[in-house]
Amino acid sequence: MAPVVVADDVSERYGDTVALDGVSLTVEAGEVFALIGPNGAGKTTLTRCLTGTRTPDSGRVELLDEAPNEAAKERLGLLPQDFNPPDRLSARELVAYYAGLYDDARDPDDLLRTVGMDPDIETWYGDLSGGEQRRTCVAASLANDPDVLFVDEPTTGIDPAGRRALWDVFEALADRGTTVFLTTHYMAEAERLADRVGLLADGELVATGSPASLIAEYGGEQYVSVETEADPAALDDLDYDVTREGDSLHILGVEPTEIGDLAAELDVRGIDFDALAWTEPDLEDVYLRLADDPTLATTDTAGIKA
Ligand SMILES: Nc1ncnc2c1ncn2[C@@H]1O[C@H](COP(=O)(O)OP(=O)(O)OP(=O)(O)O)[C@@H](O)[C@H]1O
Repeated sequence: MAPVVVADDVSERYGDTVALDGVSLTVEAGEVFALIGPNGAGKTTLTRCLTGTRTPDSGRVELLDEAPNEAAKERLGLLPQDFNPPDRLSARELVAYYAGLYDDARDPDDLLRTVGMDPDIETWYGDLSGGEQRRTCVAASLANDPDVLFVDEPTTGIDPAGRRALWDVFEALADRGTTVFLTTHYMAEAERLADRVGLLADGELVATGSPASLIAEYGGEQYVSVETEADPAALDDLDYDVTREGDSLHILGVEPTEIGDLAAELDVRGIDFDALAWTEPDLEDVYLRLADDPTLATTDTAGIKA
């Protein structure tokens, strides 16, 4: 099956600023792809190129087998980062406006309920809270029940419960086969929603893979953190590497089943501690490592699904 989204060696600059530098990736039908990376890495620029809002300086971009500008609009949903709808419409009027652009649209009230908004509230869009505005915009982007949905930082400004509610919305879409391309600064969001994650740094896609594979490759070791004043040298003879991180010693590579023995060993050695916690690496660890030093990345940078 042909991929739904293709970027092949895409480069784009704004004046002297290189925003994208030879980015290649594909997204398959029904896949959820999350693009992560530091501020200014090029995420919005890539989203714009993939959706036809910008034409890249070089490289090939395809959306649903067409140049993005030619792709069937009724099959696409787009929530730009800087979406700025008219202020003096209620949420219902706004979503109804976007639904009215399509022959076959979802019910605006249902859409608003789906994103946790009461459709009967008559407050103007401009007077809604930032999180309510963003939820309304997510509802508007779903008006045509798109096959491919691009959402640029969809949950920014939304409270934790609301964010989780929107994750449920995106998960339900993915379960129905909607292809979702999302950018986010929330690693938990990418980890929960994405089949594959791509990390952009300085306009280059430095690593792609499933959250689990990226964590396994770049997340580092699981560790026990022990809040203590003890010197790492006091544990030199253990089978673990030990480092000091702020108030704590990090004892690397400890399996969950070994925690009890380790705590007992600290006791035997007379090492006082205020807290002990086991931590396994997550996508945030991957992000922090690779965004800090992209040269550590060794995976397939083409972003082509194996
Ligand atoms: N219209 C523009 N004119 C000039 N430079 C721009 C323009 N848009 C983006 N840039 C620059 O291009 C680079 C990539 O920006 P982009 O918005 O794509 O990054 P981003 O990864 O989406 O960032 P953020 O996480 O902050 O939203 C940045 O250095 C930015 O300053």
